[in-house]
Amino acid sequence: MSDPVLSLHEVRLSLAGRPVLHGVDLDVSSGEFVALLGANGSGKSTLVRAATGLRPVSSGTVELFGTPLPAFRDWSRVGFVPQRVGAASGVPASVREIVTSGRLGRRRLLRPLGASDRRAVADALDVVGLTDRATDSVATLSGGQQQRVLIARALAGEPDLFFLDEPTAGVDLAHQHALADCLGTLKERGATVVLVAHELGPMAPLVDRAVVMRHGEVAYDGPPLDEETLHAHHHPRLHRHDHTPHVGSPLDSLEERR
Ligand SMILES: Nc1ncnc2c1ncn2[C@@H]1O[C@H](COP(=O)(O)OP(=O)(O)OP(=O)(O)O)[C@@H](O)[C@H]1O
Repeated sequence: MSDPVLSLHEVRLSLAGRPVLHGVDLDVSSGEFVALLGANGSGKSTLVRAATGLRPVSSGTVELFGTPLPAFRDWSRVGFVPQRVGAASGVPASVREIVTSGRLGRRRLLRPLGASDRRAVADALDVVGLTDRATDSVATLSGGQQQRVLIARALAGEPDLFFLDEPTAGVDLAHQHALADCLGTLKERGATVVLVAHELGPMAPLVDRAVVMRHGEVAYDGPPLDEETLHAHHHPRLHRHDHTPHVGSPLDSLEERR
């Protein structure tokens, strides 16, 4: 196994005084495509925020590309699409400006945009289907379109490690397929992807590994679901209290077999 590009060890994290992550261990190797699954409030977004340094951990360690987070500087290698924020931000930035901001980490200081920057931005806009809205203010876009702008911004940076937190919420199926194609290309190029999702949809064939969170802990870490498991998941005897029925948790089929 290659060296992990992401490594969490015994990570604990509290929010507003309440423990949310209870000692999470997770190593993700270069080139892996990991689906991070689990019920509402199980800690998926918090885990991604801990991994990207957006939320300081209470204890434990996080390493990116073998470097402990406090010393990590190579942020151009990391892309992050946050969970959908919804309403327009009110910031009068154009779609192209926002997407171009994803190149900042790749550009040398104070250099104008080069041909490769412009190409990456154009490709990213094309993938999310917003080429014809490039000069529009993001404030005029719908919530789903704004989500696609955030995806394009992260894609434009051509990251080696890509975190996406529910990227397809509110995005129509055609653009989900376009995003899946794009992530497939990133994967072929050797990028590592950590995808938080309730529904994998067109992303399902890309997934190498499923990590299921439950109550702030990793409850399952293993191969993605096969068809049989998916069917078992829809078994009527199951009583679920969350909204993950489409993805399914491998734990459910394990529980079923008991
Ligand atoms: N800013 C915050 N302050 C206090 N508690 C929070 C905060 N953000 C999240 N939490 C709590 O932390 C827990 C984990 O939330 P998190 O968003 O990580 O879960 P999730 O698995 O990503 O869920 P979802 O699918 O709803 O996004 C939840 O109980 C949530 O209520």
